[in-house]
Amino acid sequence: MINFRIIGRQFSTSISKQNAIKNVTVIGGGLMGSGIAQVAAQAGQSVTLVDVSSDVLAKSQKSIGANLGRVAKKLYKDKPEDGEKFVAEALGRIKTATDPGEASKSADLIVEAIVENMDVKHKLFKQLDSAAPAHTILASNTSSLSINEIGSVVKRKDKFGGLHFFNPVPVMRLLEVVKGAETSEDTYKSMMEWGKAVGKTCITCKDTPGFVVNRLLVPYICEAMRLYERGDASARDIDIAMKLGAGYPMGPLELADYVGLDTNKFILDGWHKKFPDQPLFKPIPLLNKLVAEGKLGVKTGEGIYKYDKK
Ligand SMILES: CCCCCCCCCCCCC[C@H](O)CC(=O)SCCNC(=O)CCNC(=O)[C@H](O)C(C)(C)COP(=O)(O)OP(=O)(O)OC[C@H]1O[C@@H](n2cnc3c(N)ncnc32)[C@H](O)[C@@H]1OP(=O)(O)O
Ligand SMILES: NC(=O)c1ccc[n+]([C@@H]2O[C@H](COP(=O)([O-])OP(=O)(O)OC[C@H]3O[C@@H](n4cnc5c(N)ncnc54)[C@H](O)[C@@H]3O)[C@@H](O)[C@H]2O)c1
Repeated sequence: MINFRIIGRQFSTSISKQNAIKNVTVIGGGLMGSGIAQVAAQAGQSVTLVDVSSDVLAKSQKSIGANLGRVAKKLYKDKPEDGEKFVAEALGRIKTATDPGEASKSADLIVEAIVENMDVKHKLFKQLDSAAPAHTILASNTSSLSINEIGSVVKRKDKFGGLHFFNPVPVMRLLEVVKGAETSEDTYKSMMEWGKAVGKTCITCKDTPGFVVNRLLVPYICEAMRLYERGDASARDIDIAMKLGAGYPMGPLELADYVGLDTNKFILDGWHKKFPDQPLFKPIPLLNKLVAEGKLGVKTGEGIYKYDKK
């Protein structure tokens, strides 16, 4: 195992020689998919990044290039020419495509990072299951849906599981590896090994709502939003409180904007439907209003806060 790590600024990457997964297809070129493609390419793997939109793919390639540049600046502080080579080589390992079926044909692992909607994910996984070779592992990066339910449409249930990354993927060091009811031990081990190979610390989770992190994070963000909605404190003060009083790098409302208020709403609505008696998951009128107005957070330039458009 070759390991190079810069601790302190939340960055790590490593290349494992034992990892058998060489060709990775990532479906969804948004916030998460582009980050997952980046860390796999950084680790020396061949990546195909797929999205329904070629505009999204062009935007993803641009942001991956910029984010690789940030990584290179740290890894090759005193050797900028090596940094440029690192960026060019990693970018060179990422192909883009718009047809998920075609892009699955040479994959050892497919990671899905499309919209948080069960029907859309089912449609995609049916297609991937029939197009991908028999050995290919299929995984979902879902934040809140059940891995068993997503995988219910595939025949290879032993080769299906969850790989839950955190945003921003190149910086956040955790990967939750989710074992479904029928995930085989070999698949689980391959997912853990691959997670390590792309520089993450892996934890094992059962297929329970929110796994570990989101089971704790969702109620926390919801309560912050309710506090703000009631007018108990300003958004800024709530965020300052949690940064300075609890040591979090971002306040809960900043984090909600960063993740995307649409994603927040998908999660909350889904859990409310599933657990209608749980007061922590009750709808939040202010969240619904902001989403209805298209104020989705950082990505649209406005959410709870306003942002400069890039
Ligand atoms: C609204 C109410 C509704 C309620 C409904 C329910 C809500 C549910 C919400 C749950 C959603 C779950 C989503 C998902 O499933 C799980 C998640 O992903 S949760 C999110 C986890 N992430 C975090 O908690 C992020 C916390 N923030 C941080 O760690 C930092 O703020 C930051 C993002 C790293 C940014 O750090 P800053 O210091 O502020 O800013 P810098 O820009 O200086 O960055 C620091 C350092 O990192 C490098 N860097 C940043 N981004 C990238 C990148 N994309 N790629 C590479 N490198 C990056 C940057 O270069 C800096 O390095 P330096 O220059 O200092 O060397
Ligand atoms: N945003 C976060 O912080 C975060 C963190 C962890 C996990 N997740 C999960 O990751 C997934 C993606 O989230 P995101 O924030 O990257 O979303 P996003 O909206 O940024 O990106 C989703 C992308 O998927 C594409 N897409 C939709 N349907 C598709 C299809 N059938 N085939 C190919 N591409 C398709 C869209 O065009 C879009 O570019 C969701 O399941 C979400 O819950 C999100």
